[in-house]
Amino acid sequence: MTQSTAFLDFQATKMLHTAQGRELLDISFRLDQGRILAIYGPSGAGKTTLLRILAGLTEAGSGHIRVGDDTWLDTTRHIHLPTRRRAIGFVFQDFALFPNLTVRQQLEYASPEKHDSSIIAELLALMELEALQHHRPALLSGGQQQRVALARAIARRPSLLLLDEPLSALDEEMRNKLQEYILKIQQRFHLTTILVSHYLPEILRLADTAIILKKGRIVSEGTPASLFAGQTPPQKNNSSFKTTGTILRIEPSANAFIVSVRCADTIIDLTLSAAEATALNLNQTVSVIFNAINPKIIP
Ligand SMILES: Nc1ncnc2c1ncn2[C@@H]1O[C@H](COP(=O)(O)OP(=O)(O)OP(=O)(O)O)[C@@H](O)[C@H]1O
Repeated sequence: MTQSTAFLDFQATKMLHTAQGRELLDISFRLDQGRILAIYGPSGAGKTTLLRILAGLTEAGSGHIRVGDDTWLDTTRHIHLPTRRRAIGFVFQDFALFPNLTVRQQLEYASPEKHDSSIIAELLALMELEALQHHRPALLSGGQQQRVALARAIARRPSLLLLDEPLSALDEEMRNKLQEYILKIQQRFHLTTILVSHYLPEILRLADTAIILKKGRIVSEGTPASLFAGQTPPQKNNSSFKTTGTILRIEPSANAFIVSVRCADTIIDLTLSAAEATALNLNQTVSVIFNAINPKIIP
């Protein structure tokens, strides 16, 4: 996030109505073209509201949004572009595909270049959807549907790609595969992307930069590795590294244990087996090893 001519310049306020009463969301940041920014923070921090303000789905109280040479929002000049005039691709966790359209038709519907099928062919190939192109969503797995949702978002040729927990409904293996597709897309299209995620390995693997939100405000920003582990960043796409932390909580959940570890400024929740969790104690200092898929804990 540079301070001069950034591709995306965002500043907005919005009064939030939360269970704890009214809270002012007040956020500003800049993002360079082609970068992936991750937004992390506890439930209710305002992550989805931030994406919705960007998309024009929620009205900001005040602020401005500039994307390249375009102004999407400027409350002092009464500019508020409707969603359909903002060049965004949006992917939510629940796919939101049209049930009656085939995979190919979903992409064709989204593409502004109706007479040029080359982008559709390229996306079907890139996302390995060629064999499924004449299927409707009901016949596809969750991971396949999410690949279609991603391809459809890119078929719009957006200036900004907004990903709101896009992988959270998927199992670990699917999630890992989808991350590879997101990286492939990034290498090919260099889209400026904002990713809301609760999942640190995903942020470490995909994002160039990150923001931690709490109660509608940015409390920290920087590279994912510096924010979440107090370390110098590893090579992008090779996010395996080790940090240390203190165990705050060990609690049984459905078939496993949730262990919360404080690392630098952040609390990281890990899901461990009973055998792994019983070897640990509260307040114990442990090492946490992040790799692309699963953080591991070493007593
Ligand atoms: N349009 C709105 N006007 C006022 N308050 C809102 C509006 N939309 C959401 N809120 C409130 O703002 C708070 C933040 O909601 P938001 O969905 O942005 O949080 P979040 O960080 O995305 O949470 P989660 O991780 O649970 O999805 C919530 O308390 C919500 O009730």
